[in-house]
Amino acid sequence: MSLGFLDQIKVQFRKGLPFVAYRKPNEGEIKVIFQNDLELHKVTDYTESGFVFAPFDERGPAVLIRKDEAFAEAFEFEPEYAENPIIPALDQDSDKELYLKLTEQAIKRIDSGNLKKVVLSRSIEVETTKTPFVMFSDLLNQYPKAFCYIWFHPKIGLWLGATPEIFLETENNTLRTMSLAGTQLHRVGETPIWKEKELEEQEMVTQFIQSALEDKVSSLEVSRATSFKAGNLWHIKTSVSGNMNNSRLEEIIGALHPTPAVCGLPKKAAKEFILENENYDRQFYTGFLGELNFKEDISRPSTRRNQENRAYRTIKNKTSLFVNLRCMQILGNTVSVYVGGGITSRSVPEKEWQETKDKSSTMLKIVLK
Ligand SMILES: C=C(O[C@@H]1C=C(C(=O)O)C=C[C@H]1O)C(=O)O
Repeated sequence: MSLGFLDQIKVQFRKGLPFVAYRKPNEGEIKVIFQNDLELHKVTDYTESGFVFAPFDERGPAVLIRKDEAFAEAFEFEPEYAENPIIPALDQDSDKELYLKLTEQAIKRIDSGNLKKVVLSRSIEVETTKTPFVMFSDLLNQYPKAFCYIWFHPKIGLWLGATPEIFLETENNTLRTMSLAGTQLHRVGETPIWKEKELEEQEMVTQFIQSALEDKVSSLEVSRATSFKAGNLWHIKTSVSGNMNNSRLEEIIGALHPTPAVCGLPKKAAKEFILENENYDRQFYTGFLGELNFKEDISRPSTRRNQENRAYRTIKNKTSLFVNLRCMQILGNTVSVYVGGGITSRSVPEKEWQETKDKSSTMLKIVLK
């Protein structure tokens, strides 16, 4: 009997070789990519093909897992998989004072007129008794609507996540992205009612995306903002689409990343504030990851009508990238879970703290269950 994908990635991990396994939102298939040497490939201009893993700080290199071997497998949901409705009890209070101070400092900076929004975050360290492979399997069972992944490179480390946020999807010249911000805890039977703070912070993201793409993309379409559920949280989402014309992927990515959903406004000042004040290195959290320039071969069966026309085959060029949120880094039995949220002039520090706790449960449910 051939080994299932979980056993195959275990073997690759034991050999210390790079791999990624992932499932796209609402898809039933796990895709696996193996690189068969230890080389750390770096993206230079986004014309490369492979699985990209890019950090928050774009001065750090985006890493590419080269597709030496690739396969796909249907994911069999465990019928008896029991969702854990309880937010795991973890005493996070030792970090609270520092986070409240950081939030207050950000609000002061916003009030002084230098910033409009800044996304602050923190990391939570916990011990786990579970293997990364069991955690990945639990992620797949628990979050069918997210982009779920496990990513490894011996020179970088082991990361796992289940993100709800599309960073950028392209198919030949068409482009799709989303503006996602504003957070509320889901309560059974209730639909969310959004306050000014969340509506405003999400609108800032939408406007940023629109103006970043304006001179690079034609037929830009921006949907109405709607409520969007991810795990136990609600967010506000706007879909954006357009035509890339002759713009290069590198230019588009450079204009968007990092968006105010994970960094802030103005982009440069917010990034500086984060790098100077957050007290830890985000590394790949709030970066982006996914398929870069994958070729899809579309072959159509010949019909009588097009028999003279021999162009039955078209090759599509596809890129499918997600923001690296609701994620964790694993080192032995220690897990670092990353969480953050947008701060504006309307922020209340205590509520912002609670929001990071609510967000932490997406991963803690998996780590501590
Ligand atoms: C920064 C995170 O999430 C981002 C921030 C949000 C917010 O500020 O409300 C909502 C969704 C994400 O765009 C995170 O989950 O760590």
